[in-house]
Amino acid sequence: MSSKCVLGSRVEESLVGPREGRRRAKGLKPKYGKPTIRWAPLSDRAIAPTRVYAKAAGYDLYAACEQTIPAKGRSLINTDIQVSPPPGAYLRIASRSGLALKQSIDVAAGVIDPDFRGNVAVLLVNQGDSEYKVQIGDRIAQLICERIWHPNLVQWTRLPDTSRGEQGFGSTGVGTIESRSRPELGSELRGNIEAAKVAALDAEILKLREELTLARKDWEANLRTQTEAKFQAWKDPLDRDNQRSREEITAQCQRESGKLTDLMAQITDQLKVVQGQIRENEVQQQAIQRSVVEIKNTCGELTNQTGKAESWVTKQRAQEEQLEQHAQHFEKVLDTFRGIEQDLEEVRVQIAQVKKEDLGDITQVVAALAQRVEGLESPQDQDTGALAGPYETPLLRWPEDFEDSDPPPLNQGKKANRPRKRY
Ligand SMILES: O=c1ccn([C@H]2C[C@H](O)[C@@H](COP(=O)(O)OP(=O)(O)OP(=O)(O)O)O2)c(=O)[nH]1
Repeated sequence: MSSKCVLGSRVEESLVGPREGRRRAKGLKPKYGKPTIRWAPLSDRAIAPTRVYAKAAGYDLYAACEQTIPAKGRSLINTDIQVSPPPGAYLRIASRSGLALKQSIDVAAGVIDPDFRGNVAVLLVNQGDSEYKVQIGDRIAQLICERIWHPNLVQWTRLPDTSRGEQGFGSTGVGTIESRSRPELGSELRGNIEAAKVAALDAEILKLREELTLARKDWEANLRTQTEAKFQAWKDPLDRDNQRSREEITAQCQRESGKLTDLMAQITDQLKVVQGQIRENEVQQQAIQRSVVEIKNTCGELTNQTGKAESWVTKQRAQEEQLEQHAQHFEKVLDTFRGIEQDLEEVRVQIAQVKKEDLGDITQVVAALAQRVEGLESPQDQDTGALAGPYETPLLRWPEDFEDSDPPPLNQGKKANRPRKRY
């Protein structure tokens, strides 16, 4: 009982989602309603999927277009509906057994992914020998809601061995399960009948296989032809479009190329102008560089000359100072000379005033003085008569030494006693 509940809850969980599944497992009232397949019509030819019996596994799907399926061929029939399964489920299109049995119409492909929102199309395969016409509103297949499991995909280096191993594809024999299931041999007759039946079935299967192979070849050839025709029908307008696009693109390219050529010509002209300007600039730059060199040289010379001039000015200043000193000195000398000149002038005046007789007196005085000088002798020792010592010329002082004579009155007046300047 409990395991049934768990299984049930898991099934439900996969359909309603984990949270709702847990709610229901706990016996709580379902929050959401029954799991739902949502569908929507894509045109007015769409018909809702239906179930004739309430417990039927699938919902019948209806054709939304007319189409003829050739014998041994297949066609895709649109239903003009889109569908969405409940969470954790997907939808699968399966054959209707009636069509399969009576018309040999099977369904191929058939998996509708939960996130697919396109027009649900049914791929019908006509296994019969005559074409089959599908009309709008025909029930052509059934839609079944199935759970999806998304288990982890884990890679192993090698899977564990089993008793079957690699045996398959009829390895147990075709229709030979009697070897295992057959009861212990009953009567011989019964065995023979069974063997005959098996042999007949084997032969029929072989025949069917051959037919199937032939049918498959025909079907493949047919399909190839149809595919090629479809491809051609698809390719021709595409080629035309391509050709048109190519021509438009070529024309566009030519126009752009013309514009580009004009642009290039303009750019070339501008480039020439710019190159001419660059050349002029280079010439001007060279001239400026030469000027700069000249200015630098001139500056160097000026600096030298400035140095020289400064040293010259310094020397000049020193010389000027010397000259100033000399000038001051000469000024003093000149003052002196002026004094001397005044004195001389006075002397000259005095001399002019001196009378000739005074000169005669002076001459006499000088002469008398000379006689006195000549008459001076070195004193002798009274006993030996030798000279007492070297003779020294007496220092004559004016006017004491000349008191006994009559000295000329050279300096008369106030100025005679003025002290003489000494330099
Ligand atoms: O009979 C079918 C099969 C598929 N589909 C839609 C629904 C599905 O979700 C989608 C893709 O189908 P599938 O995954 O089986 O085809 P595929 O060849 O793997 O295509 P894709 O690469 O788009 O997944 O085509 C139908 O309408 N009808």
